[in-house]
Amino acid sequence: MTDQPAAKKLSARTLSRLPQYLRYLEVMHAQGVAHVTSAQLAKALGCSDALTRKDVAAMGHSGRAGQGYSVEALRYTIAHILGVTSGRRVLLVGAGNLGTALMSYEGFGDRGMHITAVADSDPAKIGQIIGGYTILDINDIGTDHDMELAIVAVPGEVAQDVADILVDAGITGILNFAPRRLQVPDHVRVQTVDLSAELQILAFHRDGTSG
Ligand SMILES: NC(=O)c1ccc[n+]([C@@H]2O[C@H](COP(=O)([O-])OP(=O)(O)OC[C@H]3O[C@@H](n4cnc5c(N)ncnc54)[C@H](O)[C@@H]3O)[C@@H](O)[C@H]2O)c1
Repeated sequence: MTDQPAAKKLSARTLSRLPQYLRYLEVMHAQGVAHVTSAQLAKALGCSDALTRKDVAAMGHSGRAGQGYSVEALRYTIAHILGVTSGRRVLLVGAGNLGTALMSYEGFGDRGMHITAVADSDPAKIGQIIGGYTILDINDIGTDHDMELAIVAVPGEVAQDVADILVDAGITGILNFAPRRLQVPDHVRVQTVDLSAELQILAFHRDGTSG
């Protein structure tokens, strides 16, 4: 596991902003920009200058007056905290419509994430090659692997069973697409993606502003 000394000190809210900081810094880095100011970071994230300065200070960085922060140094620190410097190996469970779309998504690699194995329970899929992956039997996922993270893209009614298998296999982070609240031990982190809920929130805000 990646050593993440700074991550423990950061608040959950700061941590939630790190991927956005990283994305912005990667764009700056690609453009050959050497330094960014807290005001530029704040503008990119849509938050206040003071908040950005606090976030960056919490990561142990201090800017130079008139120059700002080193893009390269800050980028490295955030990538290190997020554990994306060396590439995280991800197990995808569910080789259906969503799973197949995720398999073909090339953007994970750019963000230090790699789907390294795909598992399913359908005998018609197990052993087949889908999206370039040989589909594994979910029941064969033992503890002899180096994956920490998993994506759950199975029907809601089996999602908890799958989560239990993943926890037993030593997975400590689950990105859950199934419409189920997963029960996991304290050491396992679940992030649930619910596009419908996000759309409902957007619709609510639109109704709120238009009415
Ligand atoms: N969160 C979102 O915004 C969002 C968007 C789309 C789909 N989804 C959800 O994602 C999930 C997958 O959707 P889909 O359209 O790909 O479904 P799908 O039916 O096409 O695929 C599901 C896959 O899971 C496999 N599966 C079933 N039981 C399993 C088990 N016990 N262990 C391992 N694999 C198992 C099936 O064989 C199949 O390959 C569903 O729960 C759906 O509701 C969520």
